[in-house]
Amino acid sequence: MSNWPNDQSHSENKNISQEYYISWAQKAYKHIQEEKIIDKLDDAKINATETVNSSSVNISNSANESSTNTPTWMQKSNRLEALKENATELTTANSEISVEFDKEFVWSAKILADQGRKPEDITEDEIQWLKSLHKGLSKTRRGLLNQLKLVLGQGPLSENAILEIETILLQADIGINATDYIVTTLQNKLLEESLPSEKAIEYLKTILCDILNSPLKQAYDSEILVKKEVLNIWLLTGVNGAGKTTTIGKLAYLAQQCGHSCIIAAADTFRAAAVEQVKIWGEKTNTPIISNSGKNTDPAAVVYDGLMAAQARNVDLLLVDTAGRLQNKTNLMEELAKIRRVIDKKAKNNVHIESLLVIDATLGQNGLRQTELFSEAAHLTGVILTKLDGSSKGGIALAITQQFGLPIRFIGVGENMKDLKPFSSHEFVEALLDE
Ligand SMILES: Nc1nc2c(ncn2[C@@H]2O[C@H](COP(=O)(O)OP(=O)(O)OP(=O)(O)O)[C@@H](O)[C@H]2O)c(=O)[nH]1
Repeated sequence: MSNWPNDQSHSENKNISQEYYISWAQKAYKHIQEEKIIDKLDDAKINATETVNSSSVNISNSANESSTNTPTWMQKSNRLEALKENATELTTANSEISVEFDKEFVWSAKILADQGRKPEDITEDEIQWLKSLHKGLSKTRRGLLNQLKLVLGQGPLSENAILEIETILLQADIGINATDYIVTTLQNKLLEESLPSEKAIEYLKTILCDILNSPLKQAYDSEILVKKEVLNIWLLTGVNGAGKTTTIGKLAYLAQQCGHSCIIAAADTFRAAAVEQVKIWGEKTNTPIISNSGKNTDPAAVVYDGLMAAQARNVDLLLVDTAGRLQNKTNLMEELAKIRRVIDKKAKNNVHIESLLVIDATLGQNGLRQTELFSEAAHLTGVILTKLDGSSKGGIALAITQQFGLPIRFIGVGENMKDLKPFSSHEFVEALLDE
């Protein structure tokens, strides 16, 4: 069974020239283009063959009418070739790849090359994702990078420079704890050796990656996986409108792409439209939904039904959607704690539970308070950051990991099915501080 495509490894060689990356990107672009043509040709051939098969009776009849000299089998074959040719012409005309070869393509290629990938293994989806991530973090990046470049590269940080960097980092919602750590670590390095601005930014990247990876060195697995031979239960919680239901749909899509069987328990019984929303995602991704359409249904009961169904059908992954709740509404938080208890009680053997808080990245520091309160009720094991595409507060990822030691597991950069991927600190930091 394949797992999420999330390779954290990357090359440490910072001396590779830009020309190398451009040439690598060109090869990857050519490869994607060729793959697209091959795919379309295959589709066209299948269509052509199907059309011929389904219309063979007509072809035979018209052949008999039009020409008595030409054997029917030959006319059939000519017709097939004509259809194939026709399809090929159309294919060639429409085979341009939708992803543009531009600066962002080269940046995306660089990220993949640094992870030891080969241009002939790259897919359009991967490039599209990295471009979205780069674009999504542009607001946060704009605030950070230009100002940092002005302050760095002048030896050890003066008092003013420290203040300036602190302000820049806090504005990006990196949070007080992480900001303190970053400034202290950076200053220690600059006292040891004088770094030009570019090198100082490279060093800063390693500090940020260390923060983001720190939970993985302690209590958590290095990546979130659908574990084999157990029932994986992923409980998604969060405040209203954080993006839970959309994320459930995107996760079901990812599961399907990776060949994992999946069920969704639609336990958001509070918002009437939520179950319908989940059902639409279920249809899109071919994922069975367990729901209860009755009024005032106990969400814990839906979770119980979901668990029973998942165990009976022996599925790999049970995704649990829950209602949005404000962290200060005690009764709703108690309801969440009850859902968690049901999961813990009923799913003792052969299960792996992930409790994931969905946080809207546009809300910045508010995410910290949410993490604190949801931690208690849901026993969080990780965070999913959504809406990074519209946020200038992407630094919240660092604030959360530094303050709570929780790993960021997935990030969302748009409303579409493909706009969610496992979190990679390398990709995130490179996109955050790309010059
Ligand atoms: N731009 C953008 N929009 C997103 C993203 N994720 C979710 N959304 C949008 O955010 C809105 C709220 O998403 P939902 O999935 O309904 O949120 P929810 O947390 O289930 O909401 P409640 O059930 O009310 O708590 C929808 O319009 C989604 O399309 C994202 O990564 N980027």
